[in-house]
Amino acid sequence: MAARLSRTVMQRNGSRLLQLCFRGKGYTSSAPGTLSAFQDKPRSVEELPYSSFLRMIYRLLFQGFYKRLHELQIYEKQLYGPIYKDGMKAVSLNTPQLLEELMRNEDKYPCRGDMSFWKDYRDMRGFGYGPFTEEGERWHNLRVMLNKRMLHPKDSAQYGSIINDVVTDFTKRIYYLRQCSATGDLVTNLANELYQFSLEGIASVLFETRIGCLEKEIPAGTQDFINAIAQMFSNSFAVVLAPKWSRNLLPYWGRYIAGWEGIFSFGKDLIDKKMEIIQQRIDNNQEVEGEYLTYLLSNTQMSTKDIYGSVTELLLAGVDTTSNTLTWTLHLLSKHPQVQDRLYKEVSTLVPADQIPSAEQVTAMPYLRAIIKEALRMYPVVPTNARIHAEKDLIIGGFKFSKNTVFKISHYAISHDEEVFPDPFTFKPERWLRDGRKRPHAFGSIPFGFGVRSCVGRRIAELEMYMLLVQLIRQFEIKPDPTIKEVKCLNRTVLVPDRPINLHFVDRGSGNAA
Ligand code: HEM
Repeated sequence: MAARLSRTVMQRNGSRLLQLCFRGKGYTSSAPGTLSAFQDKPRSVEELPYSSFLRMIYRLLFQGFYKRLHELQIYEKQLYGPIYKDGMKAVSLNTPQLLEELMRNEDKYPCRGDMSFWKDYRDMRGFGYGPFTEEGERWHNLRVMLNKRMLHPKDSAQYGSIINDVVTDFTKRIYYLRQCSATGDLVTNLANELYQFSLEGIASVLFETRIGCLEKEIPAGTQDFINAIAQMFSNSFAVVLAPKWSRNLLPYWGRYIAGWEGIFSFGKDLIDKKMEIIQQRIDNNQEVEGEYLTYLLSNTQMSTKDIYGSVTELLLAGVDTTSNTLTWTLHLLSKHPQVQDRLYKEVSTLVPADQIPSAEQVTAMPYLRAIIKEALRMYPVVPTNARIHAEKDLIIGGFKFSKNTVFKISHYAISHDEEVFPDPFTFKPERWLRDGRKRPHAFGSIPFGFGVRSCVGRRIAELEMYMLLVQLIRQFEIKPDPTIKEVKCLNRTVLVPDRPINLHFVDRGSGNAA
């Protein structure tokens, strides 16, 4: 789709585009953070190509990029070149080389930008900030605590059996849903099912308890929580855009706050229950055992209010990201039977049919890993990111930027850069295999971000995705629903499909059914 868009743009704008690109005012690729051999001094920001605010509004509203901001990245890259000032005056970076220059010069405490619209509720209720909302040294200290038991592959491996339980329940649910369908093998609106899977998965890791998302009847409290998340997100846009004075006049603010109330009260209840259990064990001189929440409650200096804040943010970050990546991956697999065959072979070779795969086994499957990497390259679920470097001035792409410049990282445009990924709109997991071929640029696709501020949940997310895919591929051949037309992406902060995805899960009859 975006390939077609690129072609149309080129045809429509012809030589003007090329001129603009060549007038890309001095961009030359060189070593990170340095000037090229042809430049004796950095160029000034005024020399950058730019788009105006009005032009941006026109593109969003009249050219329809409002819901397709990821495509706007490619469109504007063709117009202005790899580095330019966008309509919001942020400096947009669009190649792996420029991204590397930025990331190799990160501040000690990297900053992504203003999160005050998330802070307001926490300030009102006196809850602590979590990893998204906290900044500076306090953020660093928080990450030091949160990273433990989560970020290292060995840490995440300990959640293997918890996640396997959730995977087993999910595959049971797939069997149940297939039976309910007219063809006996169709599952409709898979994104919705995977959302429940991801919520159950991350909640079981964080709260050390099951919350019932995969049951036939979701418990009322859990359903209220799911509704509260949706309510908070659906009113966020208004909160960001509308002036503060309108908060008490228009309904969006009350709904937004009610959403947060629902989210926090659900998390708080589960955390409080866990605290009671720990206290009872301590009172009875018993050893305190448990996983992530127990570790936070009993092994760190975090106050309970800080734990409420952090666990809530971990939970929110861990649902749509994982579920949409799984949706895209299964969609891609359904369209590429030869990739499924190769994956099935890998899985059957490495895990005996009567064995439940362990965390160690699934993380050691090169083709499985390559599939997820490639799905995330094509559909980077977080298509845009940002950095504000507050410590020092920077030279990027031969231009000098003063501190506090906002850099917009166009992950979607970067991971579709034809020079790094030939045939970028085609699903080719092989690109990522370490079988002697040239590896893509290290910053060509960094879907979990980079450096000390990168995704804290990466290893958990990978484990969830690997375990689920292994179990599904062992039991089913996955086929597309021919009644569904071409699926496109919408950018709703995360990349989501523009229509429900239905898939046929054809039983392989291998006797693996849970
Ligand atoms: C496919 C799944 C996921 C993807 C692609 C993803 C991607 C990302 C990205 C791109 C960032 C920003 C990194 C940066 O600025 O350099 C991020 C941050 C974050 N992610 Fe994830 N994520 C995923 C799953 C998860 C899960 C399961 C959790 C929870 C356990 C989680 C928790 C977080 C948190 C808390 C942050 C903020 C970190 C900070 O600012 O210190 N993510 N994620």
